[in-house]
Amino acid sequence: MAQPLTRERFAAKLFDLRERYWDTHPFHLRLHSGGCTPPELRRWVANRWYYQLVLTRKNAAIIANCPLPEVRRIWSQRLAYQDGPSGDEGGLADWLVLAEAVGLDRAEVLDERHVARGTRFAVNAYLHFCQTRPWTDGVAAALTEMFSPDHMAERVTAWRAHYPWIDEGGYAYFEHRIPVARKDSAQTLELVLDHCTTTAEQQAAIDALAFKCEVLRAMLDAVDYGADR
Ligand SMILES: O=C(O)c1cc(C(=O)O)c2c(n1)C(=O)C(=O)c1cc(C(=O)O)[nH]c1-2
Repeated sequence: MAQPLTRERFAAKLFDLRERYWDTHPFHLRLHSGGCTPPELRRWVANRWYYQLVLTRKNAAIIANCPLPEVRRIWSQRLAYQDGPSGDEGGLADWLVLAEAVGLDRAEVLDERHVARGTRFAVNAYLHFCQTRPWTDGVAAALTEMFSPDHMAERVTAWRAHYPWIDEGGYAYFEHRIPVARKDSAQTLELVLDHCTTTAEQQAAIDALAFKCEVLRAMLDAVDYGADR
């Protein structure tokens, strides 16, 4: 069996997966260059709702699989983020504001009528992964957030430039999320580097992050293809 990677080399291998992140998917390139129609932009927002809905459940699954109180203490801070303290506050509430800002009715988001089957399969696979794999794999899969803050910031700039019809209040989700994603992802990386110390654990973490990149890209394949067929 090969020697485990040094901490630096392991971190570098994880960062190498940057090239598989969803910012380079053709749909995101079109979305950011102003090439999407209003219905396409709405389809992206309505499909992402399903991902947002599942985040708290996958984080709860990671905690359920983790025997270490010091890790559970850290990870449990993520449970409240999307659900918020009430129906009017938190990530899900902000996402519904975004949905309305792009012209969706709240009801058509909540009843998931625009969620493509491919989005559902991909997001459900992410949840199943976190439920059934060791907690370290679930944590490593969240490392896509190392790559998300710059991408989210570019999204806000691009949308303001290309889609001026979007109501300004809709950007609250990303404005709240960007600093949290920076902090969370630094913490996630520390956990992975500290707890994945054998060759097998390190490889499983790299594979988990690669899997998560595929989940995100599969969602975009589904959005690109169209929901209502
Ligand atoms: O808008 C984005 O591009 C984007 C990407 C990701 C990601 O890379 O997984 C997340 C989010 N947003 C996000 O808002 C979020 O709360 C989030 C949680 C997670 C995770 O896997 O735990 N990823 C992401």
